[in-house]
Amino acid sequence: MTYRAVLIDLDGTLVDSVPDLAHAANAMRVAFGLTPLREDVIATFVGKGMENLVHRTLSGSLEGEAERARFPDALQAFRDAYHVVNGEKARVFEGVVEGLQDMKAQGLRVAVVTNKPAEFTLPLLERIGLRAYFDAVVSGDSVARKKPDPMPMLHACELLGVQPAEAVVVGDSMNDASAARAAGCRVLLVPYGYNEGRDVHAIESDGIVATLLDAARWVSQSQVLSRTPVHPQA
Ligand SMILES: O=C(O)COP(=O)(O)O
Ligand SMILES: [Mg+2]
Repeated sequence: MTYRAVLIDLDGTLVDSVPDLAHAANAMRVAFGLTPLREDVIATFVGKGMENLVHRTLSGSLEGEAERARFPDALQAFRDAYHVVNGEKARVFEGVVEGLQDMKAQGLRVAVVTNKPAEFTLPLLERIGLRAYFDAVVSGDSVARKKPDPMPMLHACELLGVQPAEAVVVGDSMNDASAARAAGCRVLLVPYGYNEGRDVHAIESDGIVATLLDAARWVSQSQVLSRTPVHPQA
């Protein structure tokens, strides 16, 4: 049996959104009297949702936390700035449009599963011209828990009417791989994304694909595993 659905990550997989995220994050830092950070540093802060990005940007470190009293204003400053620039400099990665077209031609159901909040996900997809390819969109605040929790993947499968074992996740990070594994989906990773600054090759996956078109080809040539993957108990 062939796969029926593909669940695709947004930031770092479909779109290079870092120029806009960095602009908004630095506008927030400047508003707090701090110097801007380099874009490649901010790129490593992307992946665990907006609140984490604000904590990391304000503290200047991956594990850092913003002062509790400052956080609500910092979050608001980031949101205000990101609403203005979201999608302005964002670029669709090479092979994405071809990959999505190939997936649709195969009759696959396709969803976006992102940790980005819905207020930014939908305008971004519209602005970069990708919205029409997706049968479902699951954002960071669509369900109670974000990737690496499996909940967003399971919700996307429900919306698409497929079993997790019939779905392939395509992402750029450990968050995607962990969520996919825990949900019982296969997972492919692209090497050009963010992955919080770490090498994607170190992550256990079903394959590294150079582009989304390669992911579409992998899906067309692969069969659904006949047994449910076994997950060690926590
Ligand atoms: O908002 C983020 O942290 C990144 O979201 P992603 O899940 O699309 O990579
Ligand atoms: Mg990502």
